[in-house]
Amino acid sequence: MRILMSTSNANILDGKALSDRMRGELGEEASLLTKKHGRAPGLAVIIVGNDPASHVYVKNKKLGCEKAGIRSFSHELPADTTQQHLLGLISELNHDPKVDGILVQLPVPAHINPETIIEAIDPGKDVDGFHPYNVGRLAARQPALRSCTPYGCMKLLAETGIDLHGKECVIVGASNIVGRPMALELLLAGATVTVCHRFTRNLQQHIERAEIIIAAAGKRGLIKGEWIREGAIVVDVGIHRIEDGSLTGDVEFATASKRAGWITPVPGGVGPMTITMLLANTIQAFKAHLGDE
Ligand SMILES: Nc1nc(=O)c2c([nH]1)NC[C@@H]1CN(c3ccc(C(=O)N[C@@H](CCC(=O)O)C(=O)O)cc3)C=[N+]21
Ligand SMILES: [Mg+2]
Repeated sequence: MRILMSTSNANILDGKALSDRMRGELGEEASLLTKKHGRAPGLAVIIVGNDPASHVYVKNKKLGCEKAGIRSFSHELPADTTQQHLLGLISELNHDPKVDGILVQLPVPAHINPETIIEAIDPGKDVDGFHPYNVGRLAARQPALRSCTPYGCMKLLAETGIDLHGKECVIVGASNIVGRPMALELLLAGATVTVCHRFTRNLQQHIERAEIIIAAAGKRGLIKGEWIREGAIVVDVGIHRIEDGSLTGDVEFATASKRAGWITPVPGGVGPMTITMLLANTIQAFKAHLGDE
């Protein structure tokens, strides 16, 4: 008799499917609100320069808006746009009653200071959730507009049905747009949170004891499948285009999926959820602007 080693495959945490479902619901809500208030929710998207990847993302965001009944206003500015000009446009959009959300696609060219730009956006229109006001609200346990990628990761975790209270969560990466707000989200949900970053001494040791891993380092294949604790939930925020043109994440998927209980694929995991939460935030901002909570 042969004894088979257990190589149970993880459940796939399907961001594309959840995204499609949520966007359907958001579309219905947007349509009801449009009838009720006589105008559609509006999202202004600003892109500076001609980075091809950024243009693809912006196109996807505009398409996502269209399908969900959100009006999008795009502002494509040349790479040599001055910071002053960009601040002028943001000020106009802050005062434009048709515009509920404002997104400035990052990164911006080196001569523009992203912090200055983010802080110029009306916090009530900051649908990226990047403004210090919105980050502060989340830190103070009174979230207003929440950062889209961490918010999307929380929706994915909810799909597993797991109770987050007391769970050992390890976040890899401490960026302003993912790692830090992710730590605040998980803390708000009652988890025990560790944030690893470039100065962390033994990443493997941290990963090995994690029940939930959020990989957001931006380093392809940084997290080895053998490090994953049996049954852990793995959320991979990384997205890297590889030699053959396909996309891959920060986690070694093939080996990790043999050990994880749940794992997000790349593509089709966190990426689509980021855009979905942008749409959700735009509708939330619209309702707040109309006093329709
Ligand atoms: N102000 C601002 N807000 C952002 O939210 C923002 C940004 N700047 N700059 C760039 C990053 C990146 N980002 C992604 C969104 C969707 C996918 C996505 O839909 N990915 C698909 C694959 C798309 C493809 O095929 O390339 C997936 O993972 O399945 C990926 C990445 C938002 N970002
Ligand atoms: Mg976003």
